[in-house]
Amino acid sequence: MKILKVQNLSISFGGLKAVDNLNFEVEDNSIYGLIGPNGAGKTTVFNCISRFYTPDSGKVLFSPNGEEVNLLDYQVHQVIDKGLARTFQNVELFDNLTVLENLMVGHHGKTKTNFFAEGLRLPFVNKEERRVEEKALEILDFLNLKGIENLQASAQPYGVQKMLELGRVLMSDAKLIILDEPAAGMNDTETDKLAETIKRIRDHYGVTILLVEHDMGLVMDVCERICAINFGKKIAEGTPKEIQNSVEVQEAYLGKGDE
Ligand SMILES: Nc1ncnc2c1ncn2[C@@H]1O[C@H](COP(=O)(O)OP(=O)(O)OP(=O)(O)O)[C@@H](O)[C@H]1O
Repeated sequence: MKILKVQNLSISFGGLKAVDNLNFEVEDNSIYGLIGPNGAGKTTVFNCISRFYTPDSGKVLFSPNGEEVNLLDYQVHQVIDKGLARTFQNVELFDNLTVLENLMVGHHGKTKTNFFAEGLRLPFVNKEERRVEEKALEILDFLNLKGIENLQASAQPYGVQKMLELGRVLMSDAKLIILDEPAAGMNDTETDKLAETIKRIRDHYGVTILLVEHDMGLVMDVCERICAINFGKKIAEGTPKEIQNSVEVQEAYLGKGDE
């Protein structure tokens, strides 16, 4: 079953076609990669899917529970309720909050309590808060980050901060997780650990992962299928091996795609 179908997606900025009639489909519970040279349009595709941008045309069909919706019919703040969560290229943690609090923020919007109940500190509010805290601790344990929950997030090494972003996304119970350059700025050891963690997340949480990444080692290691784009257009799609052997992909990365 396909959890995501991107159909005829196009968006221009001024005269520049950043995404040009793009089509790809992502199998449920798979790890799917989107690659391409700098400026190819990868982040723009992610921004359209997660509704930060409104494309000029196309559809983004999402079936988290069998029922298909066009995400373009929803606003950016509604997309998370539909079951889609994302990370960004730059670390976006709350510097003055602890590790645990940063994860608990990821649950925001899912809580059953409301403003008045919280103000009155009704018993079920405390119960809900304890449940969210337990879930955050479980996720920290899963990410092998137990023991740092009460430390300030901004004081953690960069690789740990990137992992915390993954943890925060897991708090949202998303069915599709979009990762925008998760390995950026990581050293080789951190990248290896990330690859292993991405696979464990898919297996343990039963989610689908859509990944943009420049680190080809990571992409080829974790992705089952890959879509390669250049100048906003699809130039190849297939298994890591097929992508590695694609003449179009090799030319795009060598710069011949400029012609
Ligand atoms: N908000 C915007 N306004 C104007 N141009 C934009 C905007 N967002 C993206 N672009 C342009 O669209 C093109 C695609 O950019 P995008 O960031 O999607 O590429 P990318 O493949 O993610 O690149 P990189 O790998 O360098 O992050 C680029 O030419 C970029 O300058």
